[in-house]
Amino acid sequence: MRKLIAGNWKMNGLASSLAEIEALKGLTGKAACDIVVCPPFTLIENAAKRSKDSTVIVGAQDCHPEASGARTGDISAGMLVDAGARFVILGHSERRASHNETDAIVASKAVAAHKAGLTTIICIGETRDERDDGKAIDVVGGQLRGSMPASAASSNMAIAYEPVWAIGTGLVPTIEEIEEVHSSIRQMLEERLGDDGRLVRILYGGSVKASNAAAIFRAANVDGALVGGASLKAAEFAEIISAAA
Ligand SMILES: O=C[C@H](O)COP(=O)(O)O
Repeated sequence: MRKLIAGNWKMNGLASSLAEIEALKGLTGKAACDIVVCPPFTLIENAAKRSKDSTVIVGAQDCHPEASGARTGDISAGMLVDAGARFVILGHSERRASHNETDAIVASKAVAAHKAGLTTIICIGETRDERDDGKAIDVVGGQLRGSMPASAASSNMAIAYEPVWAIGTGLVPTIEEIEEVHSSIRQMLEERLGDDGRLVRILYGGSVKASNAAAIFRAANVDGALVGGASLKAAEFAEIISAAA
């Protein structure tokens, strides 16, 4: 399966950061994997213009379930497409925690995104306490079932498994732990989507760096990565991309 490497800039990046996209274009050339960069909303349009005719695809970090209306401060899926985005990250644990996003809200956002023509990266993952209590597979399974809408297919959705305790901490699950969760996700995708479930890309996210990327990409059912901090600088992100290619 062609791998998908997505960078989530989170709330980082000013106009000057677009130089990283220019640099990434130069460093990755004709990469043998799909490369997505998700800058903050304010940079999407210019990032899309800069990455035109390159292998770098631009995505967003959230969208609202509704198409338009009295929703101060929110951004619709159609607006993202209009600005040049082709992907959107949904249900990131930071949004689940600080914006009270439930699985049902994530699913409704995914419906809107699919309707607008965006490919969704739906994030799921357990907390440290949930893992320590032996509940990681159940938690991830519940989030997956609740967050994936009926409109989902391998052509418009990837899943990102991001253990909350691994995000920005430098802690990474063992390869065996990653494989165990990814294989349970694959099984659930096949139960829900039949044969098409085999084609959905399952990304790993949480402290992915140039130094650990190759080992993670060799793991079974790991079809790419969702990268936070290490996606901010083109040089390190490009090293992760070459580990995937
Ligand atoms: O969306 C990306 C993840 O939250 C991972 O972030 P990180 O690579 O900085 O740990």
